[in-house]
Amino acid sequence: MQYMSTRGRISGLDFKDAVMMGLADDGGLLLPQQIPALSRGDIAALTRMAYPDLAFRIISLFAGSIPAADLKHLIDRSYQAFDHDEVTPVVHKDGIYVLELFHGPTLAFKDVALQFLGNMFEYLLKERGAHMNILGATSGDTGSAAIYGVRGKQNINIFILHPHQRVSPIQELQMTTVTDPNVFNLAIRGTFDDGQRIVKEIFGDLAFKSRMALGAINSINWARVLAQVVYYFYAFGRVQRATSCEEVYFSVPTGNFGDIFAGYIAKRMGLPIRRLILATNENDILTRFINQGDYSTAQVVPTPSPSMDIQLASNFERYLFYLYGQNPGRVNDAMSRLAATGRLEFTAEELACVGRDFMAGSATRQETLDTIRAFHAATGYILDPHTAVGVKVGKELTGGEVPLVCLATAHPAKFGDAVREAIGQDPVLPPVFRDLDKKEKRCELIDADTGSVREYLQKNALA
Ligand SMILES: N[C@@H](CCOP(=O)(O)O)C(=O)O
Repeated sequence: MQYMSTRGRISGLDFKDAVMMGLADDGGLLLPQQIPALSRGDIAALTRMAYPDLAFRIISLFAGSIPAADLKHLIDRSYQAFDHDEVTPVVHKDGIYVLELFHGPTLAFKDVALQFLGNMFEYLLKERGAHMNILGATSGDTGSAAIYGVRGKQNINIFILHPHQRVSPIQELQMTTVTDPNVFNLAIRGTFDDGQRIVKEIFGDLAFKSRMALGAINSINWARVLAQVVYYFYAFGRVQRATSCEEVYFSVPTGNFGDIFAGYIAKRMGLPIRRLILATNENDILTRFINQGDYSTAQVVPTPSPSMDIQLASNFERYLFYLYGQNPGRVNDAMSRLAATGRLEFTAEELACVGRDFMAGSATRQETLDTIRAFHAATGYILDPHTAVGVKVGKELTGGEVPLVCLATAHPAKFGDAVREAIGQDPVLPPVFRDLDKKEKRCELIDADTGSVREYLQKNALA
């Protein structure tokens, strides 16, 4: 399997080089040159497997340059860090299937890919006798999952930018209380979009990227998306076993378009997904795109689901590549237009194509809290606010024709304030969160400016 960039000036990379490159050196995002197509029989066999075996089979299709025994070992190690035998169990509540993705060390879906990517980086660096400085941006969950994926590892330093006071208190503590010497937290005076822009600008200076040996943990790194493809297959198998269904809907709370893009790859591989339901909070640029063809940026609004307080979703470029018939020239034009005008427009024909794969809707703050309340009253189960956005939109857009699987992207205890406001009680705090506020913290507050981050990296990077 070889990898190419959405912008067309990088191609023929193997999996290892694609993982190490992160953001493509031409400013685009890396994608496999072909997506393997699976038959119904292949899918039936795969979806009967235990999670680590399924992960090995799916990831092997894209990572042929890693010897099978090594890949298997990396995957098995990654999922041993989860507190549930099934890794991503599916529970049936109130007529929907909840795919619980929060059984990893930081209690969010990001662990599924970042435990794997942390181990993969360690493996590749050892093989190359090299070191790496990871630079990433987070709106709340990626940061701690990435930190837990590499804390204490040899030859890796990690630098994470989070928007100051725009993540939940627990999310902030999960990052800033990790005081291993290789972990650096930077709170930026700005939004997640500022952080993501800074990361991309720094990666765009190729001489600096190479001199500093920069690595990416955001979903700009293909390995992140790939590891997330697996749980769509897993959930389909579990729901099919329970219902004998032919197809399912997946409802995906969406910010940076990485998780839902993994579902899109699963669909392109042949997984029978009737539609992917994209669910946004009040930061609804992606919903406006799908429903009205209006992809125009607005101010970021703080919401009870802060991990989705994003305007410019980086993986959207990967989707555009397919929407534009795999034509890098059109992607380049669109990205230049977007940078210049802050908007993109789409033809009726393109929107009809979008509609064959996606449906979309959004939830206001009040609707999110009402959904947590109603679901709790009906089932006793507490949804986190991001999952609640997906449940609200999924239920609104489907009518029981085929099972609805809602991705539960985080544990509710990460968002205690929203849960308390919705149901008048605190979610039970898992042991890993207890006394987090009493631990030593380490974090620098800096301006949301590329120069300041570069300077910080220069002083603290591994050389
Ligand atoms: N919602 C994310 C934002 C970063 O997205 P990523 O998938 O590109 O890492 C977060 O929680 O940080």
